[in-house]
Amino acid sequence: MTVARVIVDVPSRDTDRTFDYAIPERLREWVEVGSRVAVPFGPRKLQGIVTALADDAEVDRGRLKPLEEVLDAMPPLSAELVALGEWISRRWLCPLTVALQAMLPAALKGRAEKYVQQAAGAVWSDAEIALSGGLLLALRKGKPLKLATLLQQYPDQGALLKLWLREGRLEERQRVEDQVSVKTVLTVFPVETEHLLEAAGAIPARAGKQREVAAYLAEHNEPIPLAKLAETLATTSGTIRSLEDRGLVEIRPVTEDRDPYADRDFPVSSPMRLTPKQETALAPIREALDARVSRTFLLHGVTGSGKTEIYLQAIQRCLDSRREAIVLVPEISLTPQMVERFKSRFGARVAVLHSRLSHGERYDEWRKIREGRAQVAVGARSAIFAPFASLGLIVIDEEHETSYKQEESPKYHARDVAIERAKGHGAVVVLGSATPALETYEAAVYEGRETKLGETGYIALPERVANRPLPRVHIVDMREELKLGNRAMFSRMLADAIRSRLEKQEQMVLLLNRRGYATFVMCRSCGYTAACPHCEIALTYHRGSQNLRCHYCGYSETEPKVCPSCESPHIRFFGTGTQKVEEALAATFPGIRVIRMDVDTTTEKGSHERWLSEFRERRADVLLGTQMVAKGLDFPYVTLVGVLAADAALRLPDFRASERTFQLLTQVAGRAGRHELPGEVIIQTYDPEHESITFAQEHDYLGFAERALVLRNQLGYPPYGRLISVTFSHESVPMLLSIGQQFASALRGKADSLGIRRDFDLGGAAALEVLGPVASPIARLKDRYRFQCMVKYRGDMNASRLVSETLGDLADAVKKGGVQVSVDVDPQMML
Ligand SMILES: Nc1ncnc2c1ncn2[C@@H]1O[C@H](COP(=O)(O)OP(=O)(O)OP(=O)(O)O)[C@@H](O)[C@H]1O
Ligand SMILES: [Zn+2]
Ligand SMILES: [Zn+2]
Repeated sequence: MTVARVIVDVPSRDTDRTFDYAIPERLREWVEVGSRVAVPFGPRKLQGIVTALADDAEVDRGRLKPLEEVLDAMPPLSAELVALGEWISRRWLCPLTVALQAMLPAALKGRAEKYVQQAAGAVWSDAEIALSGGLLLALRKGKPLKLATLLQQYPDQGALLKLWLREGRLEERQRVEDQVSVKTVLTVFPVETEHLLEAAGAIPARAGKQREVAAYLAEHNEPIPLAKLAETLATTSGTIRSLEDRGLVEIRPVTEDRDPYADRDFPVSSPMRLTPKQETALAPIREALDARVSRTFLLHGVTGSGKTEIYLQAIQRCLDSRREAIVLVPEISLTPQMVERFKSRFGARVAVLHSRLSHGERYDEWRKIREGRAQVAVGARSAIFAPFASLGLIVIDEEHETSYKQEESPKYHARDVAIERAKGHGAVVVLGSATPALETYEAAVYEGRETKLGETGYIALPERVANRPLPRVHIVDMREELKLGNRAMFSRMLADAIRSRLEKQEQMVLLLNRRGYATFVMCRSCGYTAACPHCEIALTYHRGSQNLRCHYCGYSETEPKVCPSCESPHIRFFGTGTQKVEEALAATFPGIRVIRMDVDTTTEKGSHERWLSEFRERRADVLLGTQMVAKGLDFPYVTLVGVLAADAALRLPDFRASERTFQLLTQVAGRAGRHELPGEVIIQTYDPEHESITFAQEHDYLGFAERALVLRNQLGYPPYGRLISVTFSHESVPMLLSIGQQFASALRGKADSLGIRRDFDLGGAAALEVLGPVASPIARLKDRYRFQCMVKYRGDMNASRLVSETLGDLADAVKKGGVQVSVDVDPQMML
């Protein structure tokens, strides 16, 4: 192959195609699909990724420019990942380079020079040294040498270099200008150990310290870090370097993997004996693993039903067949207990990838995977791109979590990527949750129906391990409290419950759902909130114009002064922060020990872990926080969970608001009474009849899902219809309106010409509707106004392509006007 097709790393419409380059002779050995390369591009030098190799160029051969460099000895992406990137760019309408770059660890994105050096303890035969034509001699001086230089100076040794790199006798390093990547430790290697003692004797007496060091090395006869040796023998590195001059030792940098969990001991755990229910749940997963067929399962197990043990045993099965596994967890720093459980079971075979690691740490973990030293990757969303070669299993824990959707481009959803990736590997996907996303549930339960997820098997675990009961859930009507003159944050019931826990020295979790405040109007006397008559979503308050608006269709009404439902004047903004609650707790319950966990107290690295272990050691009575306290935590002494205002999330201008609220309440309720002590949950609300709340009270997911799906179907929302949101932003509103209207009418025209109907009301026929343009829920961001169009469609059509073509037709106008466009296919957050 003499031609490389390259996607350059410039994310624009014009460069979103491959460019051909000639592969110079000296690089033939090195260029593969997935290689990162440097190429000339006009007057510039750009980085790019090779997406295909060919013998023929698409343009005149003579005019092909040559590739300049291969940036890594081991291509960071495989052909499989490149193909996955192509799929992502089509599926979520983003430039291919954006999809490919998302798969690389950050450390590989800078302009980094690659270096090659000998691995610690590598040995070479004389024949190999001779064969290498000076290459090994150069490397044996110990210093890492630039890959690019080596390729230039030893053009005939390319194959050997590559072989030794893959064998691990040579190692690839990189120095990133502004960040350390691989950490190295200067290490002293004794040479000619048989003669070392003898040689030590020959060192002149005035260099007594050198003699001592040599004698020590002769005795221990193993590599030792320079600093440690100097410290042990109370000498200086200068003294040791003198031994190097005498040829008795070599001093070389040796990579040290920065294991972020290095200072932690994980007790070894062995597989538990599964309960019969767990056994039944694991069986179909095991069967699919053994058959090596790609299959997706929804593991729907209530909180505390032992899903994690099933994951662990499925992974074991996968590893036994010499394949690898990926485990996705929502936000890993929130779930340190999860990581512990995987580390305890699989030890060093686990690589952990998450956003709180430094670039260097992340790169080390990534290399463990790339080089086959780890077989299990545990991480947040982007761990779905872990560069494994033969995947057997992908587990997505808490699959309903919103963090699996990336909110910036590429706006992929890890669940969809997992299913696509698994197809290529014949791998099994297990989606686990106590409160599955309605889309997933619908796909799994109405079996046989092809959905966008493909066919999904349904596995239910409706009971907790050891028949521990689910906690009792009480609902407190805050309107009643107001009537009785209690204006405090805590209802009488919750206050009593807190007091009794303090007496019994048990612990509690208090959740304040803060998102969505400030933007909605609610009546504190009757719980009334305004919703759009067309879209069934909460209206959003706009301070400037003092009106209430729908962010889907643009409907608006003026702000009410008294409640339209009960005429109470107690209609007002609603809002309080965790800090205020903390103060109120201290004032109401003197001496109470509170740990507050929210974005303000957890920005520091490792702070989550610290707070949580403090709480586990019972050095606090209350864990108070936002959504983050709801997830995955398992504390034996928590017997009370309080939700201070269940309503807030219901008022987000999002058709998933009630689903999210139900999920949150069910999850947080699941934190109570997971062990011997029984648990109790108290939910405070102004809307006690709301289905999200009543079904959560009964722990009735199926009931909730059935009701919610009926509504979704009526309104054409997912999973029965699909959405694409297109957001335009600009400094000027008239410009936005004009572009937005052009887009909407052009898209409607396209749909009409294809005979696609526009109304959703009639049966299940294919339909496409364009709502808007209307101001986005976040109407202004960084001095730019934002307007959005919502494309809602149903049935068999390639709506993404219609949108992309329509935007293509408008490209000139958009560019000339300086309008920014962003497209979100299957959006998860409507903000
Ligand atoms: N087979 C078993 N025998 C005994 N104990 C078990 C078994 N399986 C799980 N457990 C225990 O039951 C508890 C709940 O299990 P686990 O945390 O796996 O549940 P889960 O379904 O993942 O919960 P959640 O969704 O709430 O995080 C844990 O303390 C776990 O150690
Ligand atoms: Zn009212
Ligand atoms: Zn509306």
